Amino acid sequence: MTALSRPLRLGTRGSPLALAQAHMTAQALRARHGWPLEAIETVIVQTSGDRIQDRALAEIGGKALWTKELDRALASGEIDIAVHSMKDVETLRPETIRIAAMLPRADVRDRLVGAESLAALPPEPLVGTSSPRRAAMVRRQRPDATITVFRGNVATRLAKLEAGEVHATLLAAAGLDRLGQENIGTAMPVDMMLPAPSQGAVGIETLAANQTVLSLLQAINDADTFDCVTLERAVLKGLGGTCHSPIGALGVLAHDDTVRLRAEILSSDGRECVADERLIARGDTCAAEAMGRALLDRASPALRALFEA
Ligand SMILES: NCc1[nH]cc(CCC(=O)O)c1CC(=O)O
Repeated sequence: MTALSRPLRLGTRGSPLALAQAHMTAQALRARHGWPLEAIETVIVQTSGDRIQDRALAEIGGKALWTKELDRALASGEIDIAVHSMKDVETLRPETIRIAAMLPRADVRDRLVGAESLAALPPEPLVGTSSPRRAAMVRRQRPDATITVFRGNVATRLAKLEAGEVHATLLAAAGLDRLGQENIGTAMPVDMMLPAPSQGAVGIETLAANQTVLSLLQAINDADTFDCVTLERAVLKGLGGTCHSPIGALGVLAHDDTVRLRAEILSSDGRECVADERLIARGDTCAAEAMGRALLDRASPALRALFEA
């Protein structure tokens, strides 16, 4: 069966998007290693992020909302691997856990649902999002917009929009596509809305000490995705930022061994925006962290304070 002579236990959250990503991962592993269907067993693990639905994530303030319970299941041997949206994985991971592989990245952009463009929204529009980055980027272009905290999974958010609670919402194209909603919304150009670091990437973790499983995972790694996302995460680390601060970062492969890395930080109202773009060698996480720190050096004291909380 597998190199473990028993099914490989794949841990995932239970949301429809998480399950779709778990399924993609299982498919990739089975195809690469020639395993039968029953070689992989899916184990659903509920996380704090899934449980708490009534507050903005920034408000909960807790760390590792999407990872803690899966980390524990890895440590206890209840699961062998954990599948995550890389966007939801903190930059600082426990020493004992390794991000061993990433699947090929999907569309990195955000999609606006409910209007053709931000400019096309009515005066003083209501926009639903719980992402400080999306909120700031909306306000930058539409200072008259009011942002409503919008949580819940993709289907819940679309239902709230349908019910007329807001004029529009923003969702990751990758998530919509993986849920079979390819035709919903208008993709925002990355110049207008730089994606969150790691957006559109799925990562697979296992225990650092588990050499057998590490090798199985490394065999399905998409190195281009891995290297770009790793640099985006390094910018985030340099900023000391979390997913609760308005940060965009996107790495795109330029030549064989360089990544064109763009990053920006914004004030909550979007009025202040500090941006940078550099060519960085693959794997040079120090340069990417330095780029993050340099953004802060150019920010006003008020903006800098957002990242020191
Ligand atoms: N924060 C929730 C989250 N985490 C990953 C995705 C989508 C998939 C991805 O970006 O890889 C989403 C939903 C969204 O932002 O619309």
